[in-house]
Amino acid sequence: MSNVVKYTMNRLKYDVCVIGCGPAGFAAAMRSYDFGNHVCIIEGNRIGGAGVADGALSSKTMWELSKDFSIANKIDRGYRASNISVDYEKVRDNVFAAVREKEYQIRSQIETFSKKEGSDKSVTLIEGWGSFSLNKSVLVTKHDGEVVEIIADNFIIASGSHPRKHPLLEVDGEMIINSNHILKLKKFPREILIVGAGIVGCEFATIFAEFGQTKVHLLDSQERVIPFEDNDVSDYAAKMLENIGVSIYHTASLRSIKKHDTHIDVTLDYKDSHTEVISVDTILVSIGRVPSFKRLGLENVGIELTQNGLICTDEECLVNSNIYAAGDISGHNALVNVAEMEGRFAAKAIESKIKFPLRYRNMSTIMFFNPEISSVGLNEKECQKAKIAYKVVFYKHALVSRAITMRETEGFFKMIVTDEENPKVLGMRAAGPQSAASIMYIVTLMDHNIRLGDIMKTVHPHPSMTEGIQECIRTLLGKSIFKPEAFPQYISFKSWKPEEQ
Ligand SMILES: Cc1cc2nc3c(=O)[nH]c(=O)nc-3n(C[C@H](O)[C@H](O)[C@H](O)COP(=O)(O)OP(=O)(O)OC[C@H]3O[C@@H](n4cnc5c(N)ncnc54)[C@H](O)[C@@H]3O)c2cc1C
Ligand SMILES: NC(=O)c1ccc[n+]([C@@H]2O[C@H](COP(=O)([O-])OP(=O)(O)OC[C@H]3O[C@@H](n4cnc5c(N)ncnc54)[C@H](O)[C@@H]3O)[C@@H](O)[C@H]2O)c1
Repeated sequence: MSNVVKYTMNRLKYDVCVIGCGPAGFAAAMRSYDFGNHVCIIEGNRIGGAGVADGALSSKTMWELSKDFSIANKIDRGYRASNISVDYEKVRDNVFAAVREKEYQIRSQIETFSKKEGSDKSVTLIEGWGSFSLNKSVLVTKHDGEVVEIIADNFIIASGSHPRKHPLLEVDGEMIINSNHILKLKKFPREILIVGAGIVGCEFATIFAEFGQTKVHLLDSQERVIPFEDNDVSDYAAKMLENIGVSIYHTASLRSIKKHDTHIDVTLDYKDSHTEVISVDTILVSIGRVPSFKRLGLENVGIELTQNGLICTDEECLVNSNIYAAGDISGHNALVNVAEMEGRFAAKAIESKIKFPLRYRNMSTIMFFNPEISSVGLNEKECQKAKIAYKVVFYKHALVSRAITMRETEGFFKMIVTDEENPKVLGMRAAGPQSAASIMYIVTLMDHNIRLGDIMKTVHPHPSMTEGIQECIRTLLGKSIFKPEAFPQYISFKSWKPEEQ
């Protein structure tokens, strides 16, 4: 690969230029480095993107802290802590510390590999906003106003996404906020209205309710929270939110707001045509995210957006000639693991080193409710839409010994498998402690096309949460220790065939 060539003070040549240092861009840059390239990575804001600050890592740190706080407040375990208090500024300091740790790791790795005299591969961070020019270079406007021109053999766009705007709610960053402003709040809101009960909305509803300092109202234009999941899973999530004091408005819509110095009056219209006015001091807008392409100068390199405002990529993340795209900008599931997978894939595609295609099917996710809900693969709605015959078992944690020892039996495992004698797993949902760790075992089965009958020999440790999964599999094969007939309230089982509908 060619070396970095310096034409003038502000014109630099690299093998690969990555725009955006979020999870997609950083993963792409490091994989390109593995292949022996000189890589430049451009970041206009904070390194780590929404994977770290104002996103995945910061919100998960808050979630962990809020969970600890609510556990410390429990009074049903034989101990009772007294005089527990919580201070928003100190919580924020902890979240800032977590964010700094991750940002330092990313920055110090880039520093370690940045171009040194004689190095045959490198990764260099250029801080500023990158935009394609008409001659297919990228112009980076640094924060001090200096402009640097980057010439590269290949480009990877990894510019991510930002919160969608609400037509009635103008974000001011103080009273009306989006997920970028959570850590700018100076104290816990007294009363918050969260508009949008998708993942971001439900996670912050959980966090604020668990800290117990804020009355949380959750409003969505759909009938259910996390509406893309099966009704039993979204109903469970709603029940868990209500258990911690969140008021969910399933049938209301936002008519108008009136801002005052200290509060906002919100007028809600209900489907039965009555109207209610609630008073809150903060509104969080969380109605989805949209790709960030405004500063990229895509028109200069002939990239047109799809009707949905997305960059169109082929199966190798290629947009056109030598420009690739990865992460939230590509419009696939907006997740850190998807962004990293696509970033790494784009780097491999540049080298023509693709060994297996991109696969989104078995991507696992965790939704941070109380308790966490993990998922992989298809749900019932998706199977029915695709007309796939299936069997499904719902196994409550009330029967799982480890959950009983934790005094935490509200969760469940739900496993969906093909309607065959020796079935394969189509998808799984798990709610409760350790759900993400437990589900990974199923992800591996799915990835390797292993059938349920082939894993019956595997004996799980006791007491462990995965014994619940073992019993799901045994139930599906008619071999469980606890039987659905004896515990219909804890184990349910059904099958679905397209022709029966
Ligand atoms: C509140 C919240 C919580 C989340 N929690 C989770 C979670 O628990 N698990 C999970 O998997 N996912 C989670 N996500 C989603 C996840 O953060 C995103 O899917 C992921 O960060 C996308 O990575 P990306 O690299 O594509 O984009 P981003 O992370 O958005 O990074 C893109 C970067 O590009 C930079 N950039 C943009 N344009 C330019 C330009 N022209 N020049 C230079 N730089 C530019 C941006 O400043 C940004 O730093 C969460 C998101 C939010 C908002
Ligand atoms: N734990 C995780 O993996 C995690 C956590 C946070 C975010 N994310 C990612 O970030 C993405 C964005 O999250 P999000 O929650 O902002 O979006 P989302 O698409 O998940 O949810 C948006 C919600 O807003 C509702 N909505 C849309 N317009 C509305 C309106 N005008 N009024 C009221 N409600 C309205 C929708 O019905 C939907 O329920 C997610 O798709 C997810 O991939 C992942």
